[in-house]
This record gives sequence, structure tokens and C-alpha cells, in this order.
Amino acid sequence: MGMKKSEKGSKQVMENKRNENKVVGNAASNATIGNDGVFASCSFSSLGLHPSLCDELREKLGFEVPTLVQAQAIPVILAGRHALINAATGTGKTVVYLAPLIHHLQNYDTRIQRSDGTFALVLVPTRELCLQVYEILQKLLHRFHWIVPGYVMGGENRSKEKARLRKGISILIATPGRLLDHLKNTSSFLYTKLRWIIFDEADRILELGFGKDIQEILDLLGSTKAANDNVENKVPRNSKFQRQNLLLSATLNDKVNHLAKISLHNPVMIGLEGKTREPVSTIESIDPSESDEDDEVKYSSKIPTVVDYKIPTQLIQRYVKVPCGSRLAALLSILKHLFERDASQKVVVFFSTCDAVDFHYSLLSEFHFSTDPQTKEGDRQMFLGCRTFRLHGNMEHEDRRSTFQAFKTEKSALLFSTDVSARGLDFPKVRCIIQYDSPGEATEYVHRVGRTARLGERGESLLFLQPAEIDYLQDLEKHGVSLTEYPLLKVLDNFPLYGQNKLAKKSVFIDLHPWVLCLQKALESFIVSKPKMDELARKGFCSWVRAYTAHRGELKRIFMIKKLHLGHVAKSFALKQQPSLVGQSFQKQNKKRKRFEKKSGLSKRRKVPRVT
Ligand SMILES: Nc1ncnc2c1ncn2[C@@H]1O[C@H](COP(=O)(O)OP(=O)(O)OP(=O)(O)O)[C@@H](O)[C@H]1O
Repeated sequence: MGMKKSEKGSKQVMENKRNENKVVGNAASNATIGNDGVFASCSFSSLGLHPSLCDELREKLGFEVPTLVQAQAIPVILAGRHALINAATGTGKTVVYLAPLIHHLQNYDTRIQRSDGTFALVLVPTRELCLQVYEILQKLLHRFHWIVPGYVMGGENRSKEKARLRKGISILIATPGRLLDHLKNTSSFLYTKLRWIIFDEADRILELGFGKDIQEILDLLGSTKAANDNVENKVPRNSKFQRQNLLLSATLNDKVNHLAKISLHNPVMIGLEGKTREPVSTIESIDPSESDEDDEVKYSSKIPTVVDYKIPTQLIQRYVKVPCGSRLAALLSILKHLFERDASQKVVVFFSTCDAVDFHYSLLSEFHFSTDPQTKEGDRQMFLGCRTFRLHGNMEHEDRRSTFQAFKTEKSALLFSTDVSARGLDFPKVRCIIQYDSPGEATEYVHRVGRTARLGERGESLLFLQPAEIDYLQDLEKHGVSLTEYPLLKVLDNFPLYGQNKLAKKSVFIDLHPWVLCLQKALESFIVSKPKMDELARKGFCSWVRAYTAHRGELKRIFMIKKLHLGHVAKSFALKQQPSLVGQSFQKQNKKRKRFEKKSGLSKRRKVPRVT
């Protein structure tokens, strides 16, 4: 007896699912951990990648074997599945999505052409990450010259971008704002053959307030789940233009739920709870025919609100408890200690605001120091001998670009940055991360420290906390992150002080330590003597306090503006001025803000975006 059309259809769906499950199953078995816990004990070709691409991975990037997440995820992506991928920082997520794209695009029966337009879209939160992904893509496409890589991002020349889009870009890397701009205004931007949409650092894209843009982008591309279902109705299941969306980050949390819900279709979850989700049950538990409401319930249970973050196991994580007024002296002392211990290394220091970056960068570029008060100014040595860079969102686009490239290639250097460097950037050989201003959300802590200890390399991180902020450690503990204390007094004791014997230098209080007192005095004199520095310090102070008030939710309990002694904050910018003067101007601003909030009923919902 002949089978009914609908029965035939459902049998076909079951068969497809079985085939997909086989691939996902293979992925799990491929992902056996190698001896080092970072790489898998298999080859790239065993994952199903084309031999030429495997050669390219080896020759152009020096990748011999896949990392664990690559071994888990590449077969899943090659099979055409939507996926949500969570793996620790520095474990090779970029190649997780780039390799399958290239594999498929170079495999088309008829070679793709520029006039076909865009096949794949990679969305990233920052310009630097955009460039970084583009550079890797360029290398990987060396022998596949007919696949054209390109990028569009804020700060670039729109007309030039339009011209490139008109010619055709096969794989496009983009920041959301600029992409939306082109989707609306560049009529020659062709994306009718778009097959992949990838969100790298998905949670950050949403946190930066791009949620609306993303919704609009997905709508314009017809790639929301609803639209996707429609596409599936029209396009045969094995069509090469069927959509496949991927979300990746080291910290996929509840914020990604909505994006996953609207953009992923029957996804495979990789790396949540530390292992590949049981492939068969994952696939069978999310039925594409189920309603959105049901999906939401399921996603929420898949991406828990409180998750243990994955931190590279070899990373040494410490905190240092420093009274507010001694923060600057402590930071400079620790940096001096680090570079004296090893002159050839890279260190990144994170600050909460662009102004704070500018102040500290200028200070260290100019500050000369001697513990002997008799030493003439011209004879004093630079406090730190290493090259110093700065990176933040208020810099000129070209400066940002050149700093990013320069810090990448330097062997020994110090980078002062806002969170613009916290996500995805792969600066080789960074040895230490210092979080001078606390990161706020635990997710940001994870990404900041993730700039070191990448791919099994050693690394250390140091979090500055004031005594009143020490509860922040508990907040990190909730996510399985625990830190040990840094022996600051021991480090301070080791600095030579002119005319004092070793015993006299010791102090049990950081703020009374003779080295700290001597350094603080020199810093304050330096600032007073340079009007430009004084101005930078004041600006830095004001924006720092403003950023401190912007901590949200639970964190407000830990970072309480009321507990701050503004005079001590001023001291941490080496300002000698009457703290009340600086404080008053802030308090006026604060009162004005509160009045405004009260009037407009905003006080509960206020969310101050950070300029990074
Ligand atoms: N299979 C591999 N073999 C050797 N090196 C690799 C391999 N895969 C990736 N790498 C290198 O590992 C580093 C980290 O890779 P990548 O930047 O993709 O990590 P990530 O997981 O995206 O990190 P983050 O979460 O910080 O964005 C890079 O320097 C990259 O070149």
C-alpha cells in the first residue's frame, strides 16, 4: 500500500534526524581529551574538513590538531545544525565557525563568485575583534582565492565599504550598528544567498545594547526562527542555502536566551555544564514543531542564570586588598615588580573609564622617580622602562587600529585599556592581567582574565579590591571562581628606600608603608607640577566616581558610593587638592541626577551604559 504524503514527510524528518545524530555522536567521540587537556586526540581531517583546508590550517596558522571545542563543534556545524557553543576563553572558538564555512563554500559544485553576494555573516561586538577575525579568515582563504573575505565596522569609511559590498563579499565580518546601516542604506548589498549567521561573543553584543539592532538585523535578513521555519517550508532540506545560525561565547548566560530563542532552530548545545550535551536527547527534546513558549522554558533550563564559568585551569588568579588612597602607589609598585622580575613580558591593566586610561597612560609615560629626595629632576629614572600603550573607545579610529596591531607584535609591553579589549582579543603571550577597576559583572571578570593563559599557556591575574569591596569575591565564588591573596606587603618590602635600613621599611599597613608614602609624595608633586597631568587626573577622578555609581543590581551592595571616601579617591589620582572641592562638584552632579531620576521615575530602572 502506498504511503501517505504526510507519513512520507515525517519518515524523512526522522531519517534526517538520525543522520544528524550520527554526526553529533561522532563529534562527541572525536573530542577525546589529549594529554594536555586542551587539544583533542584526533586530526582536523577526521572531523570531516576538506584536506586542502586542513593543509591551510597547518601551513598558514600552524594548527596541527584541533582543540577540544573544535573537535566537538566542527562536525556538528558541518552537519548543518544550529548551535550554541560555550567554551573557555582562548580555546579556539574562532576556527570552530570559520573552518566549516570555508569547507562548505569551497566545496560548492559551481565555484562561488563575488556577484553571488554574501554567504556568511559574522557579528562581533568590537572593531578590534572584527579585524582579528578578518585577519584569520584572510590567512585561511589563501588558497581559496574565489571566496572573498571582508568587514564592515563603525569608524570606517562608509562609501568605501559600500563599494566593497557592491563588488561582493562572500564572508562578511561586521559590528552590528554598521551592518544595520548597510542593510538599510546600501541597495547593492546582496545577501539573498545568505546561509550562515554567527554571533561571536553573543552575550556581549547584547550587553552593549545592540539587542534592538540584532532583532532588526535578523528581521531584515529573514532569519528569525519564524522566518526560518518559513524558509524551510520553501527550501528543500538538503538545500545549500538553508540557514544555519551559531551563537558562541565563553559566558553564555540568561541574556542569550532570547537571542537563542528567536534565532536558533533546533540547536545543539555544546559546552554547557562542561561537556557536550547528550546529542540524542538534545535533538529529541527540542522539537522544531513546538511553540515558542515551550522553547523559552527549555532554553531557560539549558542556560541557567547562575553558571560556573570556565576559567583556564592553569591560570593563577589572585586579588589584592588595597585601601583606596594607596591604590595608585600599589598599582605602580606591582607593575614595577612584574617588569623587574621579567623585563620581557606583556601585561594588560583594565580600567573602568576612558579618562582613567588616559590619565594612567600619560602618567606612566612621563613619570620619573628616585627614592633619594636630593636627586635632581633630570637625573631621575623613568619609573617603568617598558613600552606603554592605551586602548579605549574614545580614541581616534586609526590610533585604535595601530595600537591594537602594535601591542599584538610587541614582545614586552604594557597596555592600559577599558573593556574594549576584554572580549575575544588574542594578544599573543600576555603574561598578566590586572583588573585595577573591578569588572562589575562576573562575566566580564572571566573575559578580562581570558586575555592571558590562552590555549594552555601559563598566565596570572590580579584583581584590585578595596577593603569595603571584598564581598565581590563571594560573587565570583557563586560562579565557581576563587582567588587567593597577593602578598603585596612582601612586594613593597623589597623596594630599596634611600637612607633606610631593611627593618625600618617594614609596615603592616599598606597605606603607612614607607615605600608607598615616598612614592605617593613623588606622584602628587609630579601632578602638581604639570597642569596637563593635573587636568587629566581631575577628569579621571570625576569619570571614575561616575562609573562607580553605575554598578547595577546586586553589585550596588558591594560597590557603594556612600562607602567611598572621595578624598582617598582623589589621592588615587595623585590629587593633593582639597578633596571636598572635587567631591562637591561630583555631589552636585549626583544630586542633580537623582532629582532628574525622581522626576522621571527612573531611579529603579536606571542603567548607565559604560563608554568603553
Ligand atoms: N587547533 C589549534 N592549534 C593551535 N593553536 C590554536 C588552535 N586553535 C586556536 N589556536 C590559537 O589559540 C588562540 C585562541 O584562539 P581563539 O582566539 O579562537 O580563542 P577563543 O576561544 O575565541 O577565545 P575568546 O573566548 O577569548 O574569544 C589563538 O592564538 C589561536 O591562533
